[in-house]
Amino acid sequence: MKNVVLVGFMGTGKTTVGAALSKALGIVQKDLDEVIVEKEGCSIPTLFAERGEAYFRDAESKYLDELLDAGPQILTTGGGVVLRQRNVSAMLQKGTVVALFASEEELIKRLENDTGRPLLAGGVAERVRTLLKERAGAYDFAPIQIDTTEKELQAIVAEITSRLTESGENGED
Ligand SMILES: Nc1ncnc2c1ncn2[C@@H]1O[C@H](COP(=O)(O)OP(=O)(O)O)[C@@H](O)[C@H]1O
Ligand SMILES: O=C(O)C1=C[C@@H](OP(=O)(O)O)[C@@H](O)[C@H](O)C1
Ligand SMILES: [Mg+2]
Repeated sequence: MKNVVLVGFMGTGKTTVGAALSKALGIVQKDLDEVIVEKEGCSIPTLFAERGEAYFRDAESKYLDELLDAGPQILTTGGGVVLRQRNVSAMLQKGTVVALFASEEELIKRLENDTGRPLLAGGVAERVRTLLKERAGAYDFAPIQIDTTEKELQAIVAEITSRLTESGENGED
């Protein structure tokens, strides 16, 4: 049994799907953003505002390494974890990486009232469009890719568990 690591753009449902997958598989879920908030003692918007994005990215890499070594567990990451190649290499080495996707329209619908993601401040729709272009291809390294657009949570969980079984990487060992 390896770690199962969920990656994907903001709003693809990593945190939500990870919690449901955790129940379905009976494996603990850790959410990298939640661990950062707990360890740093402040919210993500406050961390970005007071310490800056570079500080957040350093914390993200540090706790990613710790969590990957603490498994096997379900690790749900933040959308920007793929911005550092060393994070991508660590996730591929120490887990089975599953990338979630959703259409631009669906992402905007899911995120339009969000206030907890500093990179979307100042206009969610425009920021989502810009960042989707900047990050085009950034999640394609994952061996398992799941489109969540207009799908119910349980259908997504079923698709992931079946793909994990097919991959043979997360069977009993
Ligand atoms: N399959 C889905 N269909 C509709 N809404 C969803 C789905 N998955 C997640 N959401 C909603 O989208 C928002 C973002 O989900 P979240 O799990 O926080 O995404 P991420 O961790 O990838 O940023 C939440 O309001 C969540 O309830
Ligand atoms: O894409 C990003 O750079 C970010 C995604 C967020 O996590 P979610 O993908 O869970 O929203 C969070 O880590 C932070 O706001 C930065
Ligand atoms: Mg999340």
